[in-house]
Parts: sequence; C-alpha cells; structure tokens
Amino acid sequence: MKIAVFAGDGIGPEVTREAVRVLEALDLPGLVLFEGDVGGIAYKRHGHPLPAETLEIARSCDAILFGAVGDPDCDNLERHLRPEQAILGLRKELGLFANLRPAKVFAGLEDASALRPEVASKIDLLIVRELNGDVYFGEKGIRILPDGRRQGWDMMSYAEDEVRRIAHVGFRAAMGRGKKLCSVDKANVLETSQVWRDVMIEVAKDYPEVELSHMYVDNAAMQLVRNPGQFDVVVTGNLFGDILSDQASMCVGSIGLLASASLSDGKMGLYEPIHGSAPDIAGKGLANPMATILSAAMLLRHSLGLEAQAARIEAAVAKTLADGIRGGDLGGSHGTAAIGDAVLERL
Ligand SMILES: NC(=O)c1ccc[n+]([C@@H]2O[C@H](COP(=O)([O-])OP(=O)(O)OC[C@H]3O[C@@H](n4cnc5c(N)ncnc54)[C@H](O)[C@@H]3O)[C@@H](O)[C@H]2O)c1
Ligand SMILES: CC(C)[C@H](C(=O)O)[C@@H](O)C(=O)O
Ligand SMILES: [Mg+2]
Repeated sequence: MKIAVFAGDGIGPEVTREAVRVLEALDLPGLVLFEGDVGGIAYKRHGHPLPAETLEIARSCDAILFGAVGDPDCDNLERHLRPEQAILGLRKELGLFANLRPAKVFAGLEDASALRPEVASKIDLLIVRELNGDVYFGEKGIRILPDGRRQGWDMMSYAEDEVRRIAHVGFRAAMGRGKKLCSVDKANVLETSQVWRDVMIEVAKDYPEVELSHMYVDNAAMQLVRNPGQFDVVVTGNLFGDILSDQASMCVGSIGLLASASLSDGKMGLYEPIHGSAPDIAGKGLANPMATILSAAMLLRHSLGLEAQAARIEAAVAKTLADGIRGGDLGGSHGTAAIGDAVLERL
C-alpha cells in the first residue's frame, strides 16, 4: 500500500501531519508513505507548482493524501505557475473526475452550525461534484478589445459523456443512501446546463428506484440554508460544486470539518480537506485537522478497501467532538496538535 503525501502550503503541512499520525497509529501492514512537493513550496524549490517528480510519485502510488495549496506571494505569477495549478493538474492528469464531499452534522455539534440547531441537526448530504470539466478547464484568456478595454474570458462547457459519467456516480451514490438525487444546474440561462439536465434525465432511466429532481443553483444555495435536511445526494458541475460545498461546510459547523475524495474510474484517488491553505492562520497551530483526518478515512475506504479502519477513524473524530474538544473554528481553544492528540487517544 503506497500512499503519496503532498502537504503543500500554509496550513497544509500542519493538518497533514496530524492525519499522517493517525494513519501511522493504525499500524497498517505494508503501508509506505512517499512525500512530494506541490503548490507554492514546489514552485519555490523546483520552479513549478506540480513538478514532474511529484507527478511520478502520484502515479506510482495507490492513493494521495493532499493538504492544501495557495500562497499569497504567488498570486501575481503567470496562471500556469500558480500553486492552485498543482491540484488542478493532479485532478486532470490522473482523471479524477468524481469529487465526493459529504456533509453531516456530528452529534453534539448542532450549536456550532451557522444555522439553528433544529435545522442543522437534519443535515446528512453528499455533494457529488464533477471535477475535470466546466469553466475550470475551458479555454481562457485576457484580451484587449478594439476600444482598448481589457476583457477576461473563460469558456464554460460540458460534453454529454462528461456529464454521463458523473451522473452515474451520482445515481450510484444515491442507490447506496436515501435514493434521492438532486441535480443542480442553471439550465434557465446556460446551454452548458441544458445539456447537463438532458443527460441527467436520460441516465435516470437506468436507476428507476432513484427519485431525480432538478434545482437551479441560486435556489439550491438558498435551500441549503433554509432546509438542508431535504437533500440526500446533490450532483453538480465543477464551479457550482465548489461554491456549494464551502457553503455546506458552514451549515455543519466549520470548513475545518469537511473531507473529500476525488476519484477516477479505477482505484486511484486523491483525498483532501475541502478548505485551502488558510494564510490568515498558517504557522500558528490553529487549524482544525479534522477535515484532513476524515479525508484519510475516505482514502482507506475508497482506495484501499479498509472499511473497518476508515470507520475507526471517523468514530474517533466523532468521539473527540462529542467530548467537547473543539478548535477555534468551532468556538473552542484546542490547537492543531491537541486535536490530533485527542483523536489519537480515541482511536
Ligand atoms: N484544494 C486546495 O488546495 C484549496 C482549496 C481552497 C482554497 N485554496 C487556496 O487557499 C488559499 C486561501 O484561500 P481562501 O482563504 O479563500 O480559503 P481557505 O479555505 O484557505 O480559508 C477560508 C477561511 O477558512 C478558515 N479555515 C480554512 N481551513 C481551516 C481549518 N482547517 N481550520 C480552521 N479554519 C480554517 C481560514 O482561516 C479562512 O478564514 C488560496 O490561495 C486558495 O486558492 C486551495
Ligand atoms: C484551489 C481551487 C483550485 C479548488 C477548486 O476550486 O476546486 C478549491 O477551491 C477546492 O475546493 O478544492
Ligand atoms: Mg473550493
């Protein structure tokens, strides 16, 4: 079992360290970890945010545990050299098109949600976000118009096959849960979304047990706050899924709690918290490592088939929270390492 560990920038190394401690504590036979540089640190050391040697490590491993990338010092670099290209490059190069972002309120944490406890307590949803297409990967540029104005442009598109494969992921996920799938789009305005919706309806024929609904993204943002308990599985495109998952994180209490799995057709997957490098708290030992620890659990489940060990980590995190151990993001005073210690004690 080879796992690549790409910690990245800002709080990335801080939160990844705790997740690695948890993985090591499980004493998994044959587990070997390989570290690699990504993001701003990789640019500073190798001149590129996703160096060839890092990509090689990724390809030679069964799964990747990823921290976060992003460095304000790099925000003025040419786009292809910016830290964020590391995560976008890995997603594309490894064909990681299906991003699972579960959001569930932990027992005892209802009061930490930005929503009323009785609304928050009903949240148990899964966002299935397409990760290889959309406006993220279309042609883009900045041009000078004939009248001298600067114009930025980004091409948004989805081809039928790109939608079809994520639709199947969404329907299969719904089959394993509450059999409800809500497809979120903007078909009242965008042709990209019209194709998206048409394909969702077509694929639904293969899953007669799943109740498919459609929602415009602006309404979905509102419904996620009004009544998040109505959602089981949400399937959506790359951009809408990015935004709605950050929103869902505050509905359950903190962005420091939401894990993710980015999956391909095979067993290879990349696992990362949904948050970024948090430059505002980096280096202070304040970051909540739970999202990364829970991402490690998803890694064990989805790429290595170690369900019991994944559940063990999740139970330890739930117990830690139930015991009132919280980081500053949840109104508590525990730092990154103290939270890591607390999870390890409960493993
Ligand atoms: N996958 C990734 O690597 C990823 C994801 C999102 C953003 N980014 C990058 O991260 C950088 C910062 O972006 P941003 O500020 O918009 O988003 P962010 O997620 O890094 O931070 C947003 C806010 O949430 C807080 N926060 C985030 N994670 C936390 C944690 N684990 N514990 C406690 N508080 C936490 C931060 O302190 C900040 O106030 C940018 O360069 C961005 O491009 C990278
Ligand atoms: C850093 C950025 C490219 C990334 C995204 O937009 O996908 C991040 O926000 C995420 O949610 O993983
Ligand atoms: Mg995001």
